[in-house]
Amino acid sequence: MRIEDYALIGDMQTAALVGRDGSVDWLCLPRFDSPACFAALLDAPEAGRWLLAPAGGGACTSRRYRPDTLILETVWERDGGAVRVLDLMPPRGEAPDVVRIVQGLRGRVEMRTELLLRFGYGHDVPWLRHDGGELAAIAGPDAAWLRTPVELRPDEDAHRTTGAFTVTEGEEVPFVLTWQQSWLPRPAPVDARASLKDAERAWKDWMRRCRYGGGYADAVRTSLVTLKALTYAPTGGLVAAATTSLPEDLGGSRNWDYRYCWLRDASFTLQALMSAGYDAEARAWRDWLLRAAAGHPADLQIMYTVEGARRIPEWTADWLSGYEDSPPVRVGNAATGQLQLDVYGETLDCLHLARRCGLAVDEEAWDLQNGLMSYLEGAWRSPDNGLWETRGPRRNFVHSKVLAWVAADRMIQAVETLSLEGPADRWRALRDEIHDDVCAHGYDQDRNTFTQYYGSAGLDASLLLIPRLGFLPAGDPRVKGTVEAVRRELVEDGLVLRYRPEKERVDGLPGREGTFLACSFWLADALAMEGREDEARELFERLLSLRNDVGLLAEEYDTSRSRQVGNFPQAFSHVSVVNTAGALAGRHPGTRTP
Ligand SMILES: OC[C@H]1O[C@H](O[C@H]2O[C@H](CO)[C@@H](O)[C@H](O)[C@H]2O)[C@H](O)[C@@H](O)[C@@H]1O
Repeated sequence: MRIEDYALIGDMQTAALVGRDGSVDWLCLPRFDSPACFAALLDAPEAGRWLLAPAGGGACTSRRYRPDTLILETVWERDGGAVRVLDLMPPRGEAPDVVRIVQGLRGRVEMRTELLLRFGYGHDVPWLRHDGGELAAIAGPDAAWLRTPVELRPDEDAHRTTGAFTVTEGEEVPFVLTWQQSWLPRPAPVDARASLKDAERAWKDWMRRCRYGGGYADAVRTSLVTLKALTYAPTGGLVAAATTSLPEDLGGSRNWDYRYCWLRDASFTLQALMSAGYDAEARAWRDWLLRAAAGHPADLQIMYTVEGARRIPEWTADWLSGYEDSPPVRVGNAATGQLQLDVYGETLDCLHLARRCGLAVDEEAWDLQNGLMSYLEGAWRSPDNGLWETRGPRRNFVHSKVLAWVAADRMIQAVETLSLEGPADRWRALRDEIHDDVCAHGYDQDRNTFTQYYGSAGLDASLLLIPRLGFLPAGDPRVKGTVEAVRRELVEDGLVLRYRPEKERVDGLPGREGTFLACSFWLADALAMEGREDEARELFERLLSLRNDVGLLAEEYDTSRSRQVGNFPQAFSHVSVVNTAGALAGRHPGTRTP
C-alpha cells in the first residue's frame, strides 16, 4: 500500500493504520511508542496484520471518517452486494481495544478475516488458543484476545487465524480485539456497538468545543481531530507522528522514529489547538512540560517520551525489511541528545501565548521560563544541530538564533504586558544584540537573502518563519528577498524542500528527501503576510489536494513519484493546515486574539 492508502484510528494512547484493502498494518500496544503487534507496514504481512475485507480482496470502493470523529467507514461495492466496515479504537477503559463492525449494505458479500499477531515489532510469534469465535494469543509480556460470532480457524503452520463468513443486507458482525499485559487477568470484553456510540460521543463532544470560524473548515476540523489523536491523554504529551521509519526517500535510509514528544512539534501543535479554542490541551501540555523539564535548564532535552521520560536510545529492528525495502527500521531516536537551541524559543513562545490566551499565571511555569531564558543568555552564541536535527557538524543556524531572539522577545512581552517580574532591561539589550548579530552574519547582501547558517551559501526553508515570528516585518526587503530566494532555490514542482541536502552535505546523511509539507505551508503563510493572497491561496489549495482521501498528510511529498513520504500522519503537516487556513482568514498563524 502507498502511505496515502492508510487511515488512522486511535484512542489517544496509541494508534493504528488501516489500509484501503481492509488490513490493519500498524498498531503499537499499549502506547504510541510500545512495540508493534502489527508491523506489516514495515515488512510483509507475516510481520503482523489484521485483514477484514471481501473474500475476493482488493482495495475498497470508498471510505471516509464519520464527520468530526476518528471512526473510519470503509465501503466495498461488489457484484453481488455491498459491505461497510467500521473501524475504531474506543476511548480507553480497562485496556486498549480495536473494534471492527461489518455491516451488510446490499445483497450478499463473502467476507474473510485473517489475523497474524506478531508482538515485539513483528518478531515474537505468540501461542494461540482457539475456542469457537474466541482467540487468545500470548507471547512474553503481551496477551491479546479476539472475540466475534464468526467461527475462527487456526492455521498452526503459519500461526495465523482465519475466518470466513457471509454478510447480508442489514446484518452486522462485530469483532473486538483486546490487549493486556500477559500476567494480568483478561479484561472484561467491551460491547462493539456500545463502544461505537461512546467513541462517537467523545469525538463529537470534543469537536463541539472548536472555535475555528474561518474558511476551509472541513480541512481544519480533520486536522484538529488528527492532532488530538496524536495526543497521549494520560499526560498531555503530543507525539510528532504515529509511525516509525516511513522513509523520507523511498528506498533510502532517512527513516526515523517519530513516536515521541518533541518540544518543537508540541509547541506548534499547541499553538494550532489554542487558536481553535482548545485551552484544556494547552494546560495539560504545560503541566507535562513542567514535569518533563524539571531539573537544570541546561539539561532540557529536545524530546521526551509521552510520559516525559528522557532516555530514548536508538536501535534498529534488523528483522524488518522496511517500508518498500527501505531499511533500517529505527526504534528510539538519537536526536534526543542533540543541542537544538530553537526549542527554547518555541517553548517560551508557546508558554507566553498560553498565558495571553488566559491560562492562569502559574509561578512554577514562570520559574521554568526564567530558568530557560537564563540558560539561553549564556548559550545562544553556540553552534547547534538546528531544527532539522542535522547529524553533521554543529553550525550557527540562522533559525536557531532567530528563535533565541523570540525567547527574549516573549519574556520581555510577558513583563511589559502581563506584569510578570523579570530583568526586562537586560533582556531588551540581549534581544537587540541577537538581532544585530543575525543581520550581520546570517544575511547575504549580495544575494539579498538570509542564509541557512552563518557564512553558508545554502538556504533553509525555516527562514520563511522570520516575519511570522516577528523578527522582521513581511514587507522588509530582506524578508522579501529571502522569500524569493527560497522560491528560486528550494522549490520543486511548486513545493518547498527544507534545504538542499546535497549542498555542503549539511545534514551528514546519504541520499535525498521529498519536499517538506510544513515548509510549503510556511511559504503560503509568508506570501499571505506579504499581501500576495492569491498566490498563497493557490499554494494552500494545492497542498490540500495532496491530502489522502480521508484528509491525512505525511511529513513530505515526493514530487517525482507523486506520493506522500515520511512518517504518517505527521503533526507538523496538520498544524500547518490549521495555521495557514487561519492566516488566509486574516489571523497570523499561531496567534489568537486574547
Ligand atoms: O531528517 C533528519 C531528522 O529527521 C527527524 O527530525 C525531523 O522530525 C522531527 C519530528 O517531527 C522534527 O522536530 C524535526 O524538525 C525534523 O527534522 C528525526 O527525528 C531526526 O532524528 C533526524 O535527524
